[in-house]
Amino acid sequence: MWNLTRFASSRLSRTRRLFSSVIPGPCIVHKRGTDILHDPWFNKDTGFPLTERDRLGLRGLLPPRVISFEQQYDRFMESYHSLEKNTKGQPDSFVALAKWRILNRLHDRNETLYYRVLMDNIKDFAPIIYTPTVGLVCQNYSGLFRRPRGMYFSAKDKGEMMSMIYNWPAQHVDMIVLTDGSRILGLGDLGVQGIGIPIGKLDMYVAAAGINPQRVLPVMLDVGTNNQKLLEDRLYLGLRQPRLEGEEYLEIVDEFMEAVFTRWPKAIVQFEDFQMKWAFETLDRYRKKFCMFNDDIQGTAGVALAGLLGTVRAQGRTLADFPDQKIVVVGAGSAGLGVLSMAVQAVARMTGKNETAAQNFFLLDKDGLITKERKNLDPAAASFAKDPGQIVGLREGASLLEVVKKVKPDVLLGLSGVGGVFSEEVLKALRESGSTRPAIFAMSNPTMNAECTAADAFKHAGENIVFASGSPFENVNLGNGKVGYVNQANNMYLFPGIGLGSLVSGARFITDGMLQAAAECLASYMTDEEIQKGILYPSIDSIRHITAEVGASVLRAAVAEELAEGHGDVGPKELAHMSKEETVEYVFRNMWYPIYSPLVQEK
Ligand SMILES: NC(=O)C1=CN([C@@H]2O[C@H](COP(=O)(O)OP(=O)(O)OC[C@H]3O[C@@H](n4cnc5c(N)ncnc54)[C@H](O)[C@@H]3O)[C@@H](O)[C@H]2O)C=CC1
Ligand SMILES: CC(=O)C(=O)O
Ligand SMILES: [Mg+2]
Repeated sequence: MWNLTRFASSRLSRTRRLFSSVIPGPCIVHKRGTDILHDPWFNKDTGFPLTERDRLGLRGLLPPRVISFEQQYDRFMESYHSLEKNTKGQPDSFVALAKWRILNRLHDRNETLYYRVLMDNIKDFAPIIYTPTVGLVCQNYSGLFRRPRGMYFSAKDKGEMMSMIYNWPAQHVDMIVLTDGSRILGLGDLGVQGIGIPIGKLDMYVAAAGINPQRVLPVMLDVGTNNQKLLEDRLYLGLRQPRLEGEEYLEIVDEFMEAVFTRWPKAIVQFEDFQMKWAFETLDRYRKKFCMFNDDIQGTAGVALAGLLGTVRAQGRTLADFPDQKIVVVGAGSAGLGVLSMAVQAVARMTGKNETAAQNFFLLDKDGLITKERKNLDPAAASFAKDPGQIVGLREGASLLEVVKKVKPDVLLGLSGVGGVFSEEVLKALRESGSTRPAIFAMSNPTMNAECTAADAFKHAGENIVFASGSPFENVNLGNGKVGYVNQANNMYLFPGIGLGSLVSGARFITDGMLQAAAECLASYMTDEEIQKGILYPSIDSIRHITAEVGASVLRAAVAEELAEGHGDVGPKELAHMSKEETVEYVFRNMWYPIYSPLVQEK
């Protein structure tokens, strides 16, 4: 099943070696017969051995022949490939949803097989269960809904959450991804339909971080929606009311957080796709109280910083030159501001100067360049606002084209959520960049919201650029055997390791130091040879290995900050005595691997 020839890199072979020795331990079930067949956590379909069928009251409930896991896997992949063949020529969205449906049906039926298929084919399947298709799924969620997944807490549940949380069937929960649906990718307010995002993120947690799928919980906090179209849609499944605001809103989130940490004090909560005001406010409110982080602000920042440091290396410079890079950030939302704060912190550390750390960064939002003259300047953006006197020829609200022409940036980084804002003119203006190898990060999701396509970037800005996008694009054929390499600058490279490292260290909180360790680990993962080719991030095929390394870095940072309380029977002292290699092995050992375990019934 686990075919070595599929994997070229030695990093992957190492990952494989670590998992080849997995011997499935017994799994306790508290049910029998059809209840097991209908429970995707335990179901093995036709794969139940005869002895197990006898023990669990399954005899006669399945066709007599036992089919091996490998045969089941091959059968699924055959159906998937015939679906690909049969839908050729159909519109992209039709094909994408058909692929999502076939995977979702397997997810609903047999989680072990689903996650194995997902892990082994992550490069092909991540774009279906994650961005970009997950965006389409959220947009069509009410129509696609067949059975629930995760939990829904609504404004109508106020006062009930502490008891509701006990409705979740699992005894233990390690990882929760929570959204209020207010800013789903670049698609805006999708209300309750945003649940697709926590589901997709947690699928990545299982595939990349090996979090046991019985211990993950996707959550939708439905506080209403301001999306008029959804409010008028008779099939809409969420509350038909405008979003709660102010204290009323915060009371709901507070109640949810208290309920979660009362039942599962060691769980980790990832906030995802909250509109900016609540993203910052909730991060501030909870980060010193609970073990939580905001992926859009903090996960994205680390991935972008790793890419920015890679860009300096790709230009043939040393990391010490990072403070000299002129970087234009387009989008002053939760993601853009998160990236800028982390980049500024990095410059301040390198130069030892706080006051001048932001001088080479330029920030734009929908109203153009942000300067101190901006009316109603958002306090979160204030420290990045330019002093108009400082920048000759650039006024408040200058357009992106004007800024690019004047600043001649080394890097253009988009987190605006607006497809195509890196227009042909803007990209052509980047040819005048002071850099020998300018970089374009079109990080908005899903694909149609990317600031530019990969093909346009190489066509208009030149073949020597470095390119990264939030959703995947194919590499670009530049002719004469040359390839324009496309990187995927997506927080998927970090959030699984941040969550896993925090979990297995038993961290009390998630600090800036732990996040910085995660970013540095990703930045140093790539070899000079890869970087020279314009490859800034590892292949997603090695996501488990990257995640283990990132997780171990996060763990070591938690230990260094004396925040690690230990996990299971590994205490804080043992964690503190582990060597670097031992922390990586320890993180690997804690990863769940999809394999059928013998089921043992307990009444
Ligand atoms: N690649 C990745 O890992 C990640 C990508 N993202 C993407 O980033 C985008 C933004 O996310 P958030 O910051 O949370 O959203 P947000 O809504 O908080 O911020 C969007 C910002 O873009 C600005 N903007 C809108 N139109 C613009 C225009 N025409 N020109 C310049 N700026 C414009 C807005 O003024 C605002 O400052 C989304 O598409 C999201 O999918 C977010 C997190 C991670
Ligand atoms: C990737 C991600 O978290 C976003 O686009 O919001
Ligand atoms: Mg997000």
